[in-house]
Parts: sequence; structure tokens; C-alpha cells
Amino acid sequence: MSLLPVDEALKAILAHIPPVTVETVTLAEAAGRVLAEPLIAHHDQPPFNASAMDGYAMRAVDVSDGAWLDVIGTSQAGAAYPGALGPGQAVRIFTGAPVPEGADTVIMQEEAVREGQRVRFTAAARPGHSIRPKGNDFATGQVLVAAGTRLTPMQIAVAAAANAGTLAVAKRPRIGLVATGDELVLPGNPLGPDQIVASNSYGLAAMLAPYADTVTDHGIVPDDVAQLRAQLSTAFAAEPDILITTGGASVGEHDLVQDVLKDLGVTLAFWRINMRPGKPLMFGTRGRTLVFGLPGNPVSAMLTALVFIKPALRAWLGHAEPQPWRLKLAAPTPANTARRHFMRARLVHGADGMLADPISQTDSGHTSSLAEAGLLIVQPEHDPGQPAGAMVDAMPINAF
Ligand SMILES: Nc1nc2c(c(=O)[nH]1)N[C@H]1C(S)=C(S)[C@@H](COP(=O)(O)OP(=O)(O)OC[C@H]3O[C@@H](n4cnc5c(N)ncnc54)[C@H](O)[C@@H]3O)O[C@H]1N2
Ligand code: MOO
Repeated sequence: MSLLPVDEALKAILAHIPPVTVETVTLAEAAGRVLAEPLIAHHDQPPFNASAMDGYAMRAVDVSDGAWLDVIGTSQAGAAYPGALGPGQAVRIFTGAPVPEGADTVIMQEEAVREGQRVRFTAAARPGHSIRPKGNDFATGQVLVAAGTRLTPMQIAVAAAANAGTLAVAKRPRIGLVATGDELVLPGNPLGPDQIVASNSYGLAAMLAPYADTVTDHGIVPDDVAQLRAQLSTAFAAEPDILITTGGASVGEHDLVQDVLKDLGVTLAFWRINMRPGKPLMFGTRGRTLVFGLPGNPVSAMLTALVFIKPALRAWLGHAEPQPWRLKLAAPTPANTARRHFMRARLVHGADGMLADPISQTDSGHTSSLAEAGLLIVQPEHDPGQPAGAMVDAMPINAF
């Protein structure tokens, strides 16, 4: 049986990703979205030379030991001192206020002695000190956030500072989920004999929601051709950008998903890949809908989504693929098979940095070990096994 190499499978999927489409959202809705056009500054920040301290503004040359200066007025944030400052003069100034024309330094009030309308200083003056020059933070025309960036709170803050009321972000796909299996019951229900709680759609919805406009869970369908056909038709009728099934992907008599998908007009691009877990993954298209048939085993379902669907979604949004992590092994890894292994591991803090601590559990039905893992060690095909301290490639499980 020939299994498609992981990299080729990924390439085949990425070839079907449409170009980024843009939509405009308000700043309040933009956190977590991927910027589709660069955020460019349209003003200088600060827009004027601003004081960084509460204190006094003056000419540095006028500040000498014990010399008194005349306090001629006040500059506060939102209300600048209207005139210019001359020799022997000081202006009372507050943090964020415009530095008056003629002044070239600010001394904080803790280093000033005020008597009525005059002031002297206990510290030397340095030109430019405690002044934020106009455009120091950013200047008109500067790219503040590059297209393709996922907007974190820090970038939302800079966008707000740049006076952007709205942002151009990538439109997100609509995703549908269908779980298949006679044995499945929804979480929260009593378990009958031979029944299994359907967990895949919950994990997948949580994983994919940050990339999606909507994730619609179409529930559970038994392993029955007529019911599968009916439910998958309903799911397609909602015109999702991406439809994901779980279960029924393998070779047994009850693995019906592929045939039903084909009957419903899905063109299969590939089935079965050289990966563990996750071998029976299938991928195809129906019109402009991308269709992923994930294996039912819960670890296989989550990891195939992580390895294939997340990159597809990043590409959909125009967000660059992250570099693989390179980490030292905290413990040896065993020899691999001919399939690329995505090995569960914990991220641990060692004396000389972060280490990947492999988890020995490899069962594709073992969810509790996956829940403990923070990353996957990417073990190459036929890897002979590595000693503790060896550098390995890894991918974080929870990164965007
Ligand atoms: N003769 C062979 N048998 C199997 C092969 C093979 O190559 N030859 N491949 C194995 C591999 S690898 C995998 S992975 C599984 C995948 O099988 P299916 O995609 O057909 O999955 P199911 O049989 O439907 O279920 C497998 C397992 O997962 C549980 N399951 C299913 N759906 C869910 C869900 N939504 N939430 C939680 N758990 C779920 C299900 O109860 C089964 O225990 O096939 C191997 N067999
Ligand atoms: O590939 Mo399956 O996902 O190993 O159990």
C-alpha cells in the first residue's frame, strides 16, 4: 500500500487554497484577526515634542547652579503653553504636554525648588532630556504592522494609537463538522453498552474557531449509507468553505465515508498518508468546498487537523507558516517506523533552556496523553532514535 508523504499531502492541500479576500472590521472586532493590508501611520506620534515628566521646561543653557528662572505659564496635556519661552524663563509642564517653543529640556519637579513665580533646580540640565521628540514613536508613512500578522493586544493598541478606526483583515472560512460512528453519543449523556463519547468535533471546533468565521457542528451520523448521504448533503447545502468529517476513514466494512463523499460529488485528491498517527486521512474538493476526511481515532483526528488543516487555514488567511521549533531532547526517543511520527511531548524548563520531553504513549486513541502534551516532536521517517540532548524539530500544539 502506498502512502502519500506528509509534505506532498500538505502541498496538494495548499494548492487548493483560494487567494486571501479582504473585509473591513472595526478596531473593537479586530483582535485575533489576520491583517490583510499593512497598517500604515498617517500621523507622527507623538504629534509634537512632548514632556515625559511632570516638571519644568526651559533652555538647558539657563540652568546653572542655584540660578532662578521665571515661571511664565503652564503647558498641560491637551492645553499647550501658547507662546514661546525665552532666556531665563521656565514653563510649568506636565507629562504628555507639548514642550513650548524655545525650550530644549525638561527637569522633573522632584529636582526643582519652587518659590512663588520662580524656580531653581538641584540637578544639571541635559538638552533633550525628558522630551519625547515629535515622531519618536512612529512617523507618517511608517509600516506599523505588516500584512499577514495575527493581531494581538499590542498591535490593536498601536493601531488605535495610529487612529485606525477600522482595519482590513482576511475573511475567514466557514467550517462544517460531521462526526460519524454508530457507537457515538454526545458528551453529557449516559453511556450505554458499547458506546463511546463523541469528542472529536468538540476538540476540532475549539482548535479551528480562531481561524473560522463560523464552525457549524452537524452532529453525529451512524455508519449507514443513507443517513450519511442525507446528513452530508445537508452539510454541503450550507455551502461551507471547508467540510470536515471524522471517523469511517479506514478500510473496514463500516468505513463508508469515502464512498458517500464520492457519490455526493467530491473529487478525492488523496487518501492515506505516511504519518502516524493519522494514516487514513483523506482530502478532496467539491466545487469550492475543501473536504477533509479525518480518521476517527481521537488523537489521529486532532493531529491531522493540527498538521494539515491549521496550515491550510493559515494560508487561507495569508498568515505565514511558523518556523519549526528546534529543541533539545530531555530524554531519548525510540526508533521510528517508515511513517513520519508526530510524537507527543511536554515542554520542560531545563537549566540551559527549554527541552522537549517525549511522552512514550503512541496509541492513537489515548487522549489523556495528548491533553498533557504541549508540543509534537516531528520524528523523521526511519529515524533510528535520538539520545537525550539531541536537537529535534518540534511544533507547538497550541500556537496559531
Ligand atoms: N485493517 C485496518 N484497520 C485499520 C487501519 C488499517 O490501515 N487497516 N487503520 C487504522 C488506523 S491507523 C486508524 S487511525 C483507524 C481510523 O479508523 P476510522 O477513521 O475508520 O475510524 P473509526 O473506525 O470510525 O473510529 C476509530 C476509533 O475512534 C473512535 N471515534 C470515532 N469517532 C469519534 C469521535 N467523534 N469522538 C471520539 N472517538 C471517536 C471510535 O469509537 C473508534 O474507537 O483505523 C485503524 N484500522
Ligand atoms: O494512523 Mo492511525 O491514526 O495510527 O491510528
